[in-house]
Amino acid sequence: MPALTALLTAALAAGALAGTIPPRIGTTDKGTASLTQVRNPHFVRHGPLALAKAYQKYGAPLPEDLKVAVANIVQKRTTGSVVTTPQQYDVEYLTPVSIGTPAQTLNLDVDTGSSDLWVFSSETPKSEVSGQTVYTPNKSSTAEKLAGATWEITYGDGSSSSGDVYMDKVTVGGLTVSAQAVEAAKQVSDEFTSDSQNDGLLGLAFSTINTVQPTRQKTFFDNAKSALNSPIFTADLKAGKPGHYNFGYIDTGAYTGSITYTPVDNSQGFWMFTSSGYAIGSASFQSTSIEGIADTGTTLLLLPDSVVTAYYKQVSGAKYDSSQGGYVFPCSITLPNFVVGIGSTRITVPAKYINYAPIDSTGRTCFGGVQSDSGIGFAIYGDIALKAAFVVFDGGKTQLGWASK
Ligand SMILES: O=C(c1ccc(-c2ccco2)nc1O)N(Cc1ccccn1)C1CC1
Repeated sequence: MPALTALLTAALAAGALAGTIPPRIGTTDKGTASLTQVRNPHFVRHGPLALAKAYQKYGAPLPEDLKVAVANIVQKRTTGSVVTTPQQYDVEYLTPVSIGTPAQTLNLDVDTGSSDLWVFSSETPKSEVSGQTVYTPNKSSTAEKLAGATWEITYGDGSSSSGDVYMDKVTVGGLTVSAQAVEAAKQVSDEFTSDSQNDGLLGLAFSTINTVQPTRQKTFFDNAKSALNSPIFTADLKAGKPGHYNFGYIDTGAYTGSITYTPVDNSQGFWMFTSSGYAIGSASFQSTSIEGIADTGTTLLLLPDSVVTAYYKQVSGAKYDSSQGGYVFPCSITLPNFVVGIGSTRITVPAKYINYAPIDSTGRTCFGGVQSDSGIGFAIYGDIALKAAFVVFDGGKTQLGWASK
């Protein structure tokens, strides 16, 4: 099987290069040099491949089974990595996504709290478009209308959108899905119209809550999963600066300490987990189970009333302001940190993340990043919490991994 040999050689060469001892650089007889090795974050260990390398290194023939095992491994070598950039006050993070042929690049809000990939389009009424980049399926040679398919979604903040569906090529951070359901908007609510930088959403919750009818469609991650080195994606959001969404691998340089994994209940279609409790400032940790979701599409950290009340009790001048629909406090106040319990691990949300934004141009009164989850039925660990962590969304074991950074 010459093709297999070539494939194997390529794979082994790639693998071998990873381990080559660098040439002696810049050293003299007298001096010494120390070269710091850096782990390759994209490298995924594969036993059979390591064994095959050893056989090849000493010119031993490859046993038939090993040949087949290596051939299978070599196919799964895809990953993706894309930069995601915060808008003002980190209200949302926008990520470039290329759709169609030639590529039409839109900046989408990657949302682990929903499961539709929908975009402003040439079918969105001009009166509802205010600066967004639109997807024009008629200009894409790879677009194919999904006959009879429609979609409609309403979000927790009251915003909504709806339209029809095209299958087209979608690439995120170098990772391509050749046939992704791209939901073209024929209507968007005012909240989306007024968000001029946001060209649509890319949902990464579970495909069970995709809204396309009559046949539900898969998310970008679900479509890509089988080709990835590992069936996972990670969120590394940052305060006031760009972060990354990675697909198929864990960048071990992106976090400190170890990753603590916790089970996910995806029965409602969300990345739902049970936090082990919380702490406010330097007070003792309160061990109490709090069910919530990891939601990159929600800005704030929405928690049970009892926790929110306890938090703002520690903030002098804080009060619930019904005209703002949430807790506010003097912008100059010193806030306590908020600690999220994940098993025995503690993720500290710095106080500065919880001083979310001024309520008006005077800058005297500020809106809290911690607010109530009442009426939702579960907590929402939105960007305020997520930007304090490196989060692994594991679609293989249906679990969430959390690490500090
Ligand atoms: O906005 C949503 C949300 C996302 C997706 C869907 C949906 C309906 C059908 C498919 O998906 N429905 C939502 O409502 N939040 C966050 C939220 C809820 C309430 C207040 C603020 N934030 C869902 C993740 C919890």
